[in-house]
Amino acid sequence: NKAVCKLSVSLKQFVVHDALPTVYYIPDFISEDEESYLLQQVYRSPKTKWTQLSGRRLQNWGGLPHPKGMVAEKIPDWLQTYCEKVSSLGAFNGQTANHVLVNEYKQGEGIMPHEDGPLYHPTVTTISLGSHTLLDFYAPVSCLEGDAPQTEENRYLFSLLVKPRSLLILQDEMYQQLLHGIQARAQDTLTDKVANLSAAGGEPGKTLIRDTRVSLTIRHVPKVIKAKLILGRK
Ligand SMILES: O=C(O)CCC(=O)C(=O)O
Ligand SMILES: [Fe+2]
Repeated sequence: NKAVCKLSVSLKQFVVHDALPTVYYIPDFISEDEESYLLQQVYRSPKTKWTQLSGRRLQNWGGLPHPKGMVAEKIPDWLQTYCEKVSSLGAFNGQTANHVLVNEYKQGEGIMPHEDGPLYHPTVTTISLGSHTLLDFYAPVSCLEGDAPQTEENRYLFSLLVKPRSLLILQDEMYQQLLHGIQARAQDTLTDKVANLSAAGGEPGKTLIRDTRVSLTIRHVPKVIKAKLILGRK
């Protein structure tokens, strides 16, 4: 775990230099028309496709990732297009994304700091629709030394501003070693803790009011199995 802790410290320094090694932020990755189209498709999906969680709801497309392998389900064309578009950037080492999570956050909602786990290729790509948000990054609990209480505040490292229509790509240590989350807030005040402030066109001190944000988290699940094989699982 020591290497992880060192890494967090060095990432802290990168914040100041506005240059994180494995973060790519692409503003206006999609057009306003594409954004409206995607939102329309998300809200046109059957009600049963939504899972309500505390503080957000989500749609899962492509199958449920499982340690024994994901039974792949066809991704609808309106999402498949973007799986291919993102994959063609080389985000998944030549593989094509086969899994999409659609998260919806109403104003004031968020997601607790977490790791995405080992079932995915260590790259996460996110298209934001409808609103900006701040994605916050945290050091793992094991990295705090001495008597410092392991509060969220003490583990907080920096944030990334994601604007609507942007694509965010996180790879390697950014993805594997740090926790990420979104504070349940109705508005965000930009500070120098926002590592991509200039790339995202933000101004320090400015307050951005959140609206409903829908995010498309596009990933590659390497381990896929045929439906037949699952019969033996239970
Ligand atoms: O909405 C986002 O950008 C983050 C979603 C996320 O972290 C997740 O679904 O695991
Ligand atoms: Fe996540």
